[in-house]
Amino acid sequence: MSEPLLTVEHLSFGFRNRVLYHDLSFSLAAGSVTSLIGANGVGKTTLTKLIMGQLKPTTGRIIRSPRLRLGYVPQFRNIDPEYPLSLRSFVALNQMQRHLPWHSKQEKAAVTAVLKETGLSERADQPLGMASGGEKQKAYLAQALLTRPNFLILDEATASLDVNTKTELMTLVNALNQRHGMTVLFVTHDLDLAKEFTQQYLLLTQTGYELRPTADMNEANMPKELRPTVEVR
Ligand SMILES: Nc1ncnc2c1ncn2[C@@H]1O[C@H](COP(=O)(O)OP(=O)(O)OP(=O)(O)O)[C@@H](O)[C@H]1O
Repeated sequence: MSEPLLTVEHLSFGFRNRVLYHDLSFSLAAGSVTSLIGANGVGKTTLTKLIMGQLKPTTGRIIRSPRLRLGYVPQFRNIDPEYPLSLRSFVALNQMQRHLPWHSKQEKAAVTAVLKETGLSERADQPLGMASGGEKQKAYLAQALLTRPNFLILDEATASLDVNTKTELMTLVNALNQRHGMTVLFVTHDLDLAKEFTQQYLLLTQTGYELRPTADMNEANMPKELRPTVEVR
């Protein structure tokens, strides 16, 4: 296994009198693809905030490799059909450290490259508001890629997309992993997606955690609300 990009050591964290994790330790190797699963409210988003440095551990520590460059893709939110920016301009919003009020040639080339990488080139000049759900989510992904991350956090990025669109987005994420060795942490409630598109899963529960290969996942042992619904006839 290659060196870890991220190591969590004996992490404890909670809000007021509710402890979310106690003595959580794991590391994520460069190039690994991990799903972060657990019941509602167990602390998945909070863990991503700790990883991104937006929250500080109560005890323990989070060691970030000097090579770590984080990118974040938020949960899918629909965008107003009247939203005026094109996909290209929306993606370029992530070029925040500009010294000039216009985009340089290199900046424009970087936007064109991430649009191509995410399969959005042909739609680039259409208004984002008119794009499909999958295209909108790919635009968020392209925006995150613009900062040249080597570790992508997808926070329920496929929730509320239809099955084909979820699959398409995760296929794209896996291609980024294959092509660039992108490390991925995919927060999800969807065990099928976790099994199909991630190598290992980090399950958070109220009493502990486990990090295992998805090939060893036993759905019967998963928290009830994560198990696929079985239709009762
Ligand atoms: N800023 C905050 N102050 C106090 N409590 C918080 C804060 N942020 C989150 N919480 C609580 O911490 C717990 C974990 O929240 P978190 O959003 O990390 O869970 P989650 O596993 O991502 O849930 P979901 O699957 O529903 O998105 C929840 O009970 C939540 O209400």
